[in-house]
Amino acid sequence: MVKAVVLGAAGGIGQPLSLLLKANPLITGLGLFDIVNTPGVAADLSHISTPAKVVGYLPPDDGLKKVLTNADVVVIPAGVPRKPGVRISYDLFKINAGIVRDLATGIATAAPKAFILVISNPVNSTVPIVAEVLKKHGVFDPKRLFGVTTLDVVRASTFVAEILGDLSLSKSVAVPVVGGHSGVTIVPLLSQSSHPLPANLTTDQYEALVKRIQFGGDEVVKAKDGAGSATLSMAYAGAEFAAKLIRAIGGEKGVSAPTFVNLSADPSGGEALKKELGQDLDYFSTVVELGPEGVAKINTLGSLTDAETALVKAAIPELATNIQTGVSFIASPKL
Ligand SMILES: NC(=O)C1=CN([C@@H]2O[C@H](COP(=O)(O)OP(=O)(O)OC[C@H]3O[C@@H](n4cnc5c(N)ncnc54)[C@H](O)[C@@H]3O)[C@@H](O)[C@H]2O)C=CC1
Ligand SMILES: O=C([O-])CC(=O)C(=O)O
Repeated sequence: MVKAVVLGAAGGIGQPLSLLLKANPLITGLGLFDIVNTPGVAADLSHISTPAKVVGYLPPDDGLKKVLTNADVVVIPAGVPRKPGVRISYDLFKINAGIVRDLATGIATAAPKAFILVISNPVNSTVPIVAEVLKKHGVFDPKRLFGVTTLDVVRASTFVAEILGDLSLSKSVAVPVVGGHSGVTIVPLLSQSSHPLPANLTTDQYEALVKRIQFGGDEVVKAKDGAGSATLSMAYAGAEFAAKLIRAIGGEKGVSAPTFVNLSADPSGGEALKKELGQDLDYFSTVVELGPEGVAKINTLGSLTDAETALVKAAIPELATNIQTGVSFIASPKL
């Protein structure tokens, strides 16, 4: 029995994500919450012939508390998306930080043991916000909090398969994408791809591939031309990550995925990774082994090329600032 809850369920990501979760046979309950339209989305999904019983709530009458009651997995795609010219880490933060803080407060009181999957941008800051709220309520378990960076992994698989000239490979191509989730903080470790890049790939082609993975979001924002950012590919990625986690908490062994986590979730406190990074970061995205408690082990980066080492180095200052921005937002006495 797994109850999944989507906060922001009526949005561009929320609706297709809820559809994909409804299609997951391991999910037996699906709770939808948004400030608009959830009764309609829930009624629509409830006619699909899969096990999950669907309920939809709005804020009045304690809707957030009701939807979160008995939640096992809570996915958060609530918040505003980008338009052309808008920066993830600054412009979106101003609005989404407060939304995520309030939803995290609801989780801390109504579902303190739930696994929390944060999609709302900027992920590098919203994950620390959720952690700080949970800490304030004395219910923070770092093993249960995840920033969803799966879209970067999905893009890397697709773009590598394209370069290999065979899109049918994209489901099996696995590229660890580490760091964070915005621009230069996104670091694809292409040397560790399950399917090696063509030997004749030039440096220019390699650099263009790295850039495309780092700025894949821009490609979609530009093409949507004012109508928002990635929603369908994000819903796919979010559902993939949720499905992996649900399999792992159900006892399946050998499940792992890159995800943005608090390094204290690792049994060793993430010391080996911090040593590799040469920096005492509290959060980083890397391949995480998942288990019944959530994070079972946070993997180190392994062997990197010189180019990858440079990318990791370039990611750290922005990542550190983004993390601190999230932490400070909750620490601020003005709130
Ligand atoms: N982690 C990732 O890889 C990605 C993250 N995103 C982020 O996901 C977020 C959502 O994007 P979209 O679905 O395209 O936006 P959207 O505007 O289509 O949907 C957002 C939904 O959140 C709802 N919402 C706003 N305040 C709320 C609150 N307090 N409680 C509950 N629901 C609330 C809105 O009513 C709306 O239905 C954005 O921040 C976007 O940047 C987008 C793509 C990829
Ligand atoms: O770029 C954006 O605004 C949305 C996002 O996170 C992505 O597409 O990876």
